[in-house]
Amino acid sequence: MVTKPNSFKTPPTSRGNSPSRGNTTIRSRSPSRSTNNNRGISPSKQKNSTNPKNGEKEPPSTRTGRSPNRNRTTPNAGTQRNVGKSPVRSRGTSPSSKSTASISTNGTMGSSEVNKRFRRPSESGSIERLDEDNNLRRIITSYNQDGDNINVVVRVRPLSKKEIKSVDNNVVQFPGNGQILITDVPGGSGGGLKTKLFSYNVVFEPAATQEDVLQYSGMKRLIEMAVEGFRCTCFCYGQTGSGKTHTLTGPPGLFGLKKTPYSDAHGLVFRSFMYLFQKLQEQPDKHFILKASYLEIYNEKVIDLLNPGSARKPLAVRWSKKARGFFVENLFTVDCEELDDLIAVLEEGLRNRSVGRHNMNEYSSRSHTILTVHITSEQPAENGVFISRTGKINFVDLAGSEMTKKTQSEGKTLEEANNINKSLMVLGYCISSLSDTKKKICHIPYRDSKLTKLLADSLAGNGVTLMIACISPAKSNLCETLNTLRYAARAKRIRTKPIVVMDPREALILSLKREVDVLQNENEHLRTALHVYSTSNLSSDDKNAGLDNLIGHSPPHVDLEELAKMEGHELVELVRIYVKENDILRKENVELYSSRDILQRDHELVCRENERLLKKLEELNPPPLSSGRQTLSADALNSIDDNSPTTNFWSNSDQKKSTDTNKEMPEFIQKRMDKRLGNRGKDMNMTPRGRPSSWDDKPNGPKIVRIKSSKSDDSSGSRNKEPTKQNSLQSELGESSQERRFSMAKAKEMDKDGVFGSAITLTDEEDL
Ligand SMILES: Nc1ncnc2c1ncn2[C@@H]1O[C@H](COP(=O)(O)OP(=O)(O)OP(=O)(O)O)[C@@H](O)[C@H]1O
Repeated sequence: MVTKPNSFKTPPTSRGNSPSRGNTTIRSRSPSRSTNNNRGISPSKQKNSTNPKNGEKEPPSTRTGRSPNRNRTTPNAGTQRNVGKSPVRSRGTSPSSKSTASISTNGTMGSSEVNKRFRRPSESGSIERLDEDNNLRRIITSYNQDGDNINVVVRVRPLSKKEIKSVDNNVVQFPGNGQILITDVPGGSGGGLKTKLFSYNVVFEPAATQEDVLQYSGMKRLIEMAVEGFRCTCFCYGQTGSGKTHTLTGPPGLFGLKKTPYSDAHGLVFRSFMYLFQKLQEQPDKHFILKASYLEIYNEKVIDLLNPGSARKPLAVRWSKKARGFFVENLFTVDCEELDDLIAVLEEGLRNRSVGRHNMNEYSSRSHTILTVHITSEQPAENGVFISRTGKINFVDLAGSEMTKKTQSEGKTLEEANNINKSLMVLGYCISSLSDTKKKICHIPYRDSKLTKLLADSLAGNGVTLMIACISPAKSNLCETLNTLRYAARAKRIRTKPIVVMDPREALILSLKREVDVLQNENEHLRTALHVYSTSNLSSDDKNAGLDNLIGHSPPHVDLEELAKMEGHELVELVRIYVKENDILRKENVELYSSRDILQRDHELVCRENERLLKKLEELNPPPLSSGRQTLSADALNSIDDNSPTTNFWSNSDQKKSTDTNKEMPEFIQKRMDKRLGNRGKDMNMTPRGRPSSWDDKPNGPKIVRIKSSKSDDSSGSRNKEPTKQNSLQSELGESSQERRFSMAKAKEMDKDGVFGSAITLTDEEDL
């Protein structure tokens, strides 16, 4: 019977199901590979090998042959077999060449988003399965807690034969919901024993299989994120003999035993590779480039497991300013086009790895190993540009902490143990410091060991991390088990800030796109603010309509700065508006000049007529006339009340007399004057701009100024000494004709009739 799991969707129906191959097309490995004396990936992959020192290609026969020699490149040559388009880091280049482009963009996922994606639904649950004896056994419990950043799972291995034999009691219990209860812990009340409860995201009980770990640890999601461009790390932590190597790569000798290529015993790395290729095949629109490297830290020295060399010359760990991270100088990277290539890398590394034996483990890892798969994806984007992202996944198999008394290490093994313990201690400090949420800023001792230098980014940088804490259930390992569980609990509190690692080109494109969007919005606002009619989206008719609408109005005011920001078609439109307005103004200017000429002529004629009439008057009506005939200024004239009886064309000291005199004017003169006045009254009904000319009838309207000749009786009179209204007008027309607008059309008409009245309608420009 299988109980229904709460949180896991598809529990395995039987124990030890084989790794799912999915849709991945996997070539079966050639048998010759596992027996390859050269220890390379395969004979067929000896092509393109290059000498790591000088970058020149080596013939296969001259290779020393310990490392997979496919696609190898030298640090300085920078040549790689071209699998893709983007430059790929070759051995010896700093990680900056690939990962400096860790630019946080809009596409960057925040921690909470990563948490959501990294975890399965946040529920508690368990999976139970029938064992060989038909007993129902629970294999996994889980409790996903919000806010965790490093996903921590615990795997408890079964008791070993040796432990069973020696009746080494089981001190680990599983209350469920991702909890582990440790019994028999010293320090209880009255010197007795107590229990300790720990809680994690997922707990794999001893019956859990290798496939269970892949399915439920979150490893699959980690791989998916690496494909998306995140830097991901899975590391196994725990005491010696707790099952780290077993979890990651399987039992010892798995690859060298000519077993079936796909075994139940295969560990997480092998299964992850298969899942990775499955994922890559699901995205045919993208072009992927895979590269792998494999190193070990042995006695604080970094050794390239893909090219250890006979002297196992250590590589330097350096700080990259550009990438703001540590990197291993001259580390080999191998192009991996197929799953087999990755598996070959794994095999090669395991072969070259330092393994020793001690009292607690026949095949004890004497070094920490880091197997890295770099995943570069290239996706075609707009305008023939490729968008590239580079994620990576690190598989870190730590050497186990050792109690040298228990392992009975001596000599070389003891030295190894000391180095292992020292680096693990630094790792412990780093985890403690990072998990201490009270201390906001504190020193993290990454530099104290090569291991922590290389794991710095995974622990607290921009990566996503899965920690698999491996423990033994035996009472004899109680102390180390408690230590491991404590570290695992601390690691759970560490916060990282995962980001997508992007190619600089992609970052540039994204930033330009953002800029264009911002500018487009800004221009739209400016256009609205400036009332500039955008014709970009209109038909030609609409454009004309838009232009006509604009021409009726004043052209928009545009600052130089704003002008610089305008687009071409807007500038053209603006120029058209100004040209049209300019034409209108020029025509008006010509009309104004011709009006001025007409008025000047009119004025002369009026003056002449006036003189003639005066002469006639003098002849008919000899003195006494006043000697100083009053000449009115424009102001004075304006102040004259039209209804006033004093309003007249004539200014005479004796007004009454003058009026009487008018009555006494000869009839022909009177007729002529009446005619002139009548014509004027008829013709001046409307101004050329359509305004009634009867402003003089309105109390607040502009006055009709009646201008009389300023000629005095004395020929040397005031005309030359004092500017008259007409002279003022002339100078006004000449000097500032553009500031005044006149009723030139009516003036022309008057001219046509041959009657030039002395009344001229003056209007201020603002009144037009
Ligand atoms: N889950 C498991 N199921 C069955 N056997 C296991 C399991 N975990 C570990 N073992 C066995 O226990 C032994 C020790 O495991 P392993 O070598 O993986 O430990 P380790 O933690 O890597 O030790 P070290 O740190 O010394 O390398 C191996 O023989 C391994 O096959």
